[in-house]
Amino acid sequence: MASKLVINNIIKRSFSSTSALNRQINSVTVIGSGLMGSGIAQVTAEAGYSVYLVDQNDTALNKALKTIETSLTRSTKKKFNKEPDHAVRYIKDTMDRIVTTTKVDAGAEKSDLIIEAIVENIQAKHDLFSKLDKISPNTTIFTSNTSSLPIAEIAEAVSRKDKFGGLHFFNPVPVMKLLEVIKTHETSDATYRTLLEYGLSIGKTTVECKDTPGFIVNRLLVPYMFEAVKMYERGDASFQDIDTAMKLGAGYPMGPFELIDYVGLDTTKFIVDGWKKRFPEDPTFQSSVVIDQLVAEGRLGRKSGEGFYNYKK
Ligand SMILES: CCCCCCCC(=O)CC(=O)SCCNC(=O)CCNC(=O)[C@H](O)C(C)(C)COP(=O)(O)OP(=O)(O)OC[C@H]1O[C@@H](n2cnc3c(N)ncnc32)[C@H](O)[C@@H]1OP(=O)(O)O
Ligand SMILES: NC(=O)C1=CN([C@@H]2O[C@H](COP(=O)(O)OP(=O)(O)OC[C@H]3O[C@@H](n4cnc5c(N)ncnc54)[C@H](O)[C@@H]3O)[C@@H](O)[C@H]2O)C=CC1
Repeated sequence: MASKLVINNIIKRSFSSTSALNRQINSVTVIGSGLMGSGIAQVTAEAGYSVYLVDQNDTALNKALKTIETSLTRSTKKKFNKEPDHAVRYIKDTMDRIVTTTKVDAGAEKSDLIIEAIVENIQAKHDLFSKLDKISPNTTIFTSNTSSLPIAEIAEAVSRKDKFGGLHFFNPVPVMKLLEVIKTHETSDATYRTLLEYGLSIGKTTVECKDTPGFIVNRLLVPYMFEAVKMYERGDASFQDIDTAMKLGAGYPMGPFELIDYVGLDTTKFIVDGWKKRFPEDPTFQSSVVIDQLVAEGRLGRKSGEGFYNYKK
């Protein structure tokens, strides 16, 4: 443990500047350009890496580029308060480092690091990684941003298990400072060190966690959110009052229902259903009638304009 701490302190010292590049990595491919992938592409490009951002269609990619530009406009307003020209240049330079494509091989053939941020579905992730394993150089490191699936189970689709780890970002990626870096029992020390270095190079605070369900944050956060949903389903309180209570009584920036809307009800449902299947005896993880109903109605939260709350103007 002591030597691990020493290594991390050395890594932290050598990456005190957020613009310092990780020497092992020049080019990064981010697959999935939704809520998370767009943010991951943004912070990676801001740190100076060239980024390929991949999705299934141009509509998703164009939406991602718009989201990134809006986010950069927001953050540079404060960063370059008195230097609007710098802000314009910073946004342009960052955007220029991002290449969007619907062809997964375009970036995979050239990238040193691949970050997968597609739907929370093990079969979809397996299909993607088994393809990537065939087309990527054998030096390329693979990672998943999964919220709830074991990294080792996703890595079953590839032969390079020593070059597979977890990079779990938080939403909204440009704002949330944390990055959980996950090591499976087969991730090599060299791969893990490179992932920690990458995290620090993009300005995140990294925490280390074994490949246990939910890692650190979600293992604690998800049961709390499930409890809130059950409380509402029992009729103990309205979802608005539960949100108000947790914000004003516990100091959380968002209440649980605002957060579910923010994360996306489809992703929440994937997590609930997956953990219910994985832990059938655990009463914490049960399907929610309300969430199932909202997803069936297409009310996926902020991203669709409506979830528990209505965001349409
Ligand atoms: C049941 C199953 C569920 C399982 C879920 C699992 C999901 C996962 O795997 C892991 C997760 O990500 S969990 C979610 C973690 N995220 C949170 O908890 C966010 C909670 N909310 C917040 O922190 C603030 O409301 C927040 C920061 C969002 C907004 O803050 P405010 O309410 O104060 O609003 P603003 O005043 O508008 O923003 C504050 C500062 O942040 C800047 N900002 C916000 N969004 C941005 C964005 N997208 N890009 C760039 N900048 C952004 C905003 O400009 C402002 O900056 P300052 O002016 O400098 O203060
Ligand atoms: N929403 C959240 O707050 C968080 C989500 N995560 C995880 O990140 C991953 C992505 O979640 P979100 O960004 O919220 O989802 P999202 O639904 O916003 O975006 C997913 C994107 O992946 C694309 N996609 C699906 N299959 C693909 C494929 N085979 N190839 C290329 N693109 C594909 C979709 O078109 C969509 O644009 C999930 O594993 C989720 O559990 C992790 C942390 C927080």
